[in-house]
Amino acid sequence: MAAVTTSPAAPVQLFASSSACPCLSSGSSFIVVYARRRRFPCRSVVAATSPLVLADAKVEPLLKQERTAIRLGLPSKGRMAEETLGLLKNCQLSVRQLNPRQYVADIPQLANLEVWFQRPKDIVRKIVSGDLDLGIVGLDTVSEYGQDNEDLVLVHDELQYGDCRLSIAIPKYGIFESVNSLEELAKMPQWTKDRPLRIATGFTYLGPKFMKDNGLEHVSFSTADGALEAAPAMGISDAILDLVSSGTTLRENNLKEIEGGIVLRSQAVLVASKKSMIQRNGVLDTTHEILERFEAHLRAAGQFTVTANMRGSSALQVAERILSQSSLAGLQGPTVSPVFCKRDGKVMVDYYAIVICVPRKELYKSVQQLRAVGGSGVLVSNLTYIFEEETPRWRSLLLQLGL
Ligand SMILES: Nc1ncnc2c1ncn2[C@@H]1O[C@H](COP(=O)(O)OP(=O)(O)OP(=O)(O)O)[C@@H](O)[C@H]1O
Ligand SMILES: O=P(O)(O)OC[C@H]1O[C@H](OP(=O)(O)OP(=O)(O)O)[C@H](O)[C@@H]1O
Ligand SMILES: [Mg+2]
Repeated sequence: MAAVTTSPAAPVQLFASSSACPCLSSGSSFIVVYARRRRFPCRSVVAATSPLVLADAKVEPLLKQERTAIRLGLPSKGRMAEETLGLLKNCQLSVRQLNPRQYVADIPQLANLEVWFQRPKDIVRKIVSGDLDLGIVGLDTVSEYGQDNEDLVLVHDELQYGDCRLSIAIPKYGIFESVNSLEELAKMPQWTKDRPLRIATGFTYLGPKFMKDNGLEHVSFSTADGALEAAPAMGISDAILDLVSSGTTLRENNLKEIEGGIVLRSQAVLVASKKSMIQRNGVLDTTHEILERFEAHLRAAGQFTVTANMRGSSALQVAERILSQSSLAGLQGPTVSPVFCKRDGKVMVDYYAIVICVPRKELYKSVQQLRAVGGSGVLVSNLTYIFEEETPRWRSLLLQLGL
């Protein structure tokens, strides 16, 4: 890596390393330097940046400045951006961004952490190149742009938003009218070496891989950045491979999914670089903290706390009645506490207060079961966090890292 100084008449700084300008990717061994006229903001640096290749430049070596900050990549725009910030906020990890056009931010609760807002595909590319350590994106993006790179580790694979599937779709009409599965599509006599099945997709890594894995031979791919659902009607392709969520876009464009045509089910994930977690100071600890907070929040989001009063002769007898009901087991069984009262000058126990966690979806059933075993005064409240002794994902991460 090198720095080159130009004459004062041409006040241009030249860089050949990402340590000099955080926008540029590291790892180039050839001499490509970037000219920039202003120092910040980074966006204008990119705009004013032009690569020059120096053949015999006289260069002075710069001391290699290793970055010390931990870097988390978050989607800068698109449908994942807002929900990602929402998830972090719900985990008490609010991102502090001074201006929406500024691409760097921080999370005050996490020391030495920089947040970099990037397009999802660039987050994955930059984790692979070592310019980011962690990122939150859709699994589809990790799979497409990570291309099975062994350095990428899914730290949390179910952040519970951004649900969609990468799926093949074909027209409902014409030669496809009675085709309803991948097998039927593959068997159509129309596809030959000279006239392959033409698929339009933005997933040019996963698409061909899936077709090959499923034994489809005569297939060709074309690509576009969006509105792929128009391609068949425009005569550009026979089928498309794109993300589907509600299915509305397919329906409105006269397309249908087929059995066996789902390449991948996706949702938001937390992904990290194995190398960073092992080698870079603090990355593993920060990953642990983010993971714990995510798990505690997501676990709690699916549950309610239910408290009720129950008459009984002992805590054990009350617990037995509760545990006789399938929906009342709670996370680790019920908490049963005596409610003391004073009668005829004596302190005694008539009631027990019970506390259980119940899945949100089973709330009403649980209330009915509680009443059936003598529960009264049922109170239901939201749960904010459930911290387990140790999260199973942390154990599995350590295993993957060989730690
Ligand atoms: N229809 C959808 N419903 C739910 N999640 C989706 C849907 N489409 C995409 N996603 C998820 O959101 C991620 C980001 O998609 P989005 O379209 O916002 O960004 P992008 O595709 O990177 O940007 P652009 O479409 O502008 O190129 C996808 O990688 C996927 O995980
Ligand atoms: O099943 P649905 O709920 O209708 O969602 C599917 C659509 O959503 C995505 O497009 P997006 O909105 O990101 O537009 P784009 O094509 O410009 O990326 C995807 O590429 C589909 O076109
Ligand atoms: Mg999109």
